[in-house]
Amino acid sequence: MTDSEHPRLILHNFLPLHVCKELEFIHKSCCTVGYRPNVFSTTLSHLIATNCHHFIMPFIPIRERLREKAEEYFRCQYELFVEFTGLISWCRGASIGWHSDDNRPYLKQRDFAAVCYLNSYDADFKGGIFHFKDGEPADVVPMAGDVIMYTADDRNIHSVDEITEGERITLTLWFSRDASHDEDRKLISSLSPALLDVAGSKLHSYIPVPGSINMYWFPPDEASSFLSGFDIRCGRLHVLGFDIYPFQETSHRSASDSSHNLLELLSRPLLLVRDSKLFESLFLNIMHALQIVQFYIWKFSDLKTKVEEMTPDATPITSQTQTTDIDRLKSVFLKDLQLAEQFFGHSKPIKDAEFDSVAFSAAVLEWECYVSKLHKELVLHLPHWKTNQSIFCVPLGDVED
Ligand SMILES: O=C(O)CCC(=O)C(=O)O
Ligand SMILES: [Fe+2]
Repeated sequence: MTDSEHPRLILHNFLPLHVCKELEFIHKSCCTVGYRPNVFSTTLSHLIATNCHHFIMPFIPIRERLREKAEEYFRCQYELFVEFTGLISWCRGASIGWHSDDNRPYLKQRDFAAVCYLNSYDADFKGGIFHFKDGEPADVVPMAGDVIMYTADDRNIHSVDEITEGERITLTLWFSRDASHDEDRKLISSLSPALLDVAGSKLHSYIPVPGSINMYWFPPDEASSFLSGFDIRCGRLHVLGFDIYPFQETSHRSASDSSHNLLELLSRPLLLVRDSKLFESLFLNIMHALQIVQFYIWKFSDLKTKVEEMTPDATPITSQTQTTDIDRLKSVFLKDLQLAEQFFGHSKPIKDAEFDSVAFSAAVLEWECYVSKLHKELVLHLPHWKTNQSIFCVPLGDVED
């Protein structure tokens, strides 16, 4: 170890960029309002709880590599367990002062931290530089693919500068030597019923099921509830140029219904609108729609090469009632439109000239292939995980599409 007073490790290009992009897609599709101001998070247990259990698959090889690296580098004479895995993003205004990661009685089990940067300072966000209080290196400029590991105790007191622009995304893990804090066991026990339910109904096995609306509502302050702020899923769709249109007629509801009731529409079937055109694809809820839009952004260059044979399925909006309905709902879901744009608007919004509605139709189909493949992989892994009470990569050969 180079510096035994401050045991830490910086790994450049540890995660391939395509893995960073895949995790970014998962986060931007599934995240909830986080535990600190202007922070958003996606935990593995949340993925399981929202019928997105298949999205834990891309995490498995990374968790394994990071755990092995930590055991090796910190010369652990004991086995390490993953205590927590989460995607975390920080938007404008988020920061953290000097602290160690085990600095609360309920965090004492944390022995080591691994922070993987999924996007880059300057290109994707401004601010957000990481600092160690003592020892070398003193500063870490986040770059996609790089990882920092450090002991969670007070030998590695650190801070992160305030984000001034954009969204800074990390995959953060903590490791513990205490088996009673093993995340795997908890995940396996919550996974089993989730997958059994699906086997029972079969229907909609990969369609996300949103959590309660307050998990997705960004409040600028604690007290404001749904009177100010915005729904983060609508916010993410908005910065990419999409509005939503409920499948069910809503005009008759307008006078009597409260905002809260209208927010329930986000958990029901809806259509997407862009550039005064209504797409014919029906989405079963807002998370389903958001996932496909984020998938389109992630896979855009591959999709473009696959679409020659298809015809776009979007119809121009001509009725004034529809336009009024769309605007009215937008004002309920995005009370603070400017704040949504400040948080999420930085990264490459699609210009109308660049938007390809044919590729978008292809995304609807390709998304299904992608999630069903992950789902099959998960189903094949689960019996091995249950037997071992541990989540790991099982060499199974290629899973058929
Ligand atoms: O994201 C980072 O660079 C570090 C975050 C951090 O210090 C924490 O979550 O405890
Ligand atoms: Fe920390």
